[in-house]
Amino acid sequence: MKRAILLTGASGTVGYQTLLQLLERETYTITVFDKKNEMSVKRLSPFSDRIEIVYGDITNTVDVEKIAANKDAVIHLAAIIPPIADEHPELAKKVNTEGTRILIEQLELQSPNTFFIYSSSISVYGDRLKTPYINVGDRLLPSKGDAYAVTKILAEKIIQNSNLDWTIFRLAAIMGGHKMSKLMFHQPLDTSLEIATPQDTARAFVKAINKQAAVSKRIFNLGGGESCRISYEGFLKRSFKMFGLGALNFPDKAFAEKNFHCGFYEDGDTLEAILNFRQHTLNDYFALENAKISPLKKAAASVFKRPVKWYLLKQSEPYESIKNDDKDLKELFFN
Ligand SMILES: O=c1ccn([C@@H]2O[C@H](COP(=O)(O)OP(=O)(O)O[C@H]3O[C@H](CO)[C@H](O)[C@H](O)[C@H]3O)[C@@H](O)[C@H]2O)c(=O)[nH]1
Repeated sequence: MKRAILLTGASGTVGYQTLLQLLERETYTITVFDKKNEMSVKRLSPFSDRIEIVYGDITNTVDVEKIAANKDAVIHLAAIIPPIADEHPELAKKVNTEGTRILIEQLELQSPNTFFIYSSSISVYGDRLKTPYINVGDRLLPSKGDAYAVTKILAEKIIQNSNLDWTIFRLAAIMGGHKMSKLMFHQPLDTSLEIATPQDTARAFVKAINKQAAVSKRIFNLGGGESCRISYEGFLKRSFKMFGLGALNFPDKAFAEKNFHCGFYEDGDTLEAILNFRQHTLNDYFALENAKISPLKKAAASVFKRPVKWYLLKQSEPYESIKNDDKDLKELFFN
């Protein structure tokens, strides 16, 4: 008998890689659940003869009822992430926390023996600029105003209090596939950054299905490990060079000095020892990303690097807060 897997958020950055890796295995019957939009239809419909695709709203009990029956394992990735979560905190709470609650309730009713695998986030630890080595037992102290982190902490609690078997992975900085946004300037340049690629992250989720006993009722930090560590400044410098944008020459105060998250997962090897999910180093990440940029795009970026950087700087809220002498925001971003 094939095992029945439910994957929510299957068209997302991590979700899509997870789907591809689930499909590589013949042993699963796969149901995906996602919001219907251009991206999800484009990414999911090519697999319509191999998987069950259900479009719906994770915050709508009637929609969730339809997907909860007879599932052996659930990988729950559907969420609103920053920057949208920062702009619409109420929506993030509804989707990330209440959506998780509804899914759990329906699974408790219809698939009480399912194994629930959840993606939380490094943001739950808050600002770790001065104490960058993070362990899973550390205090959960989201950065000021980080509504997204709060939604993830509350969802973790709902899962831990449920009658299901579960595991929770707190994801490090997942790099690859996300668009550049104003978040770029929220992160202090001296942040200790550990990345993981979407492919490696997905591998952990997929491998967890067969390692239920080892990961059951435990929370893990998921990161790429030592070979995926760098400072945020170093990461941006390499990225700018790769995109053809030249030096990272933004004015003083373009980047925040505090109140973001990220760090190095001191205990990250615990999950690796169980799942053996890591295949990519930081160099692999840059090679993968570099392969996606056409030489034409690179050449264009090189020619237009000044206006591109001007445009980027305009997105910097820390820089704006100085220009506008906005006391509250200055206090949020600067020491
Ligand atoms: O109401 C919604 C909102 C979003 N989604 C889906 O959720 C997925 C989110 O994908 P993103 O690319 O936006 O997010 P990531 O894959 O980068 O996020 C992953 O990593 C994050 C932590 O880094 C979070 O933990 C998140 O739950 C997990 O999917 C998408 O398929 C999106 O369509 C829904 O199904 N319903």
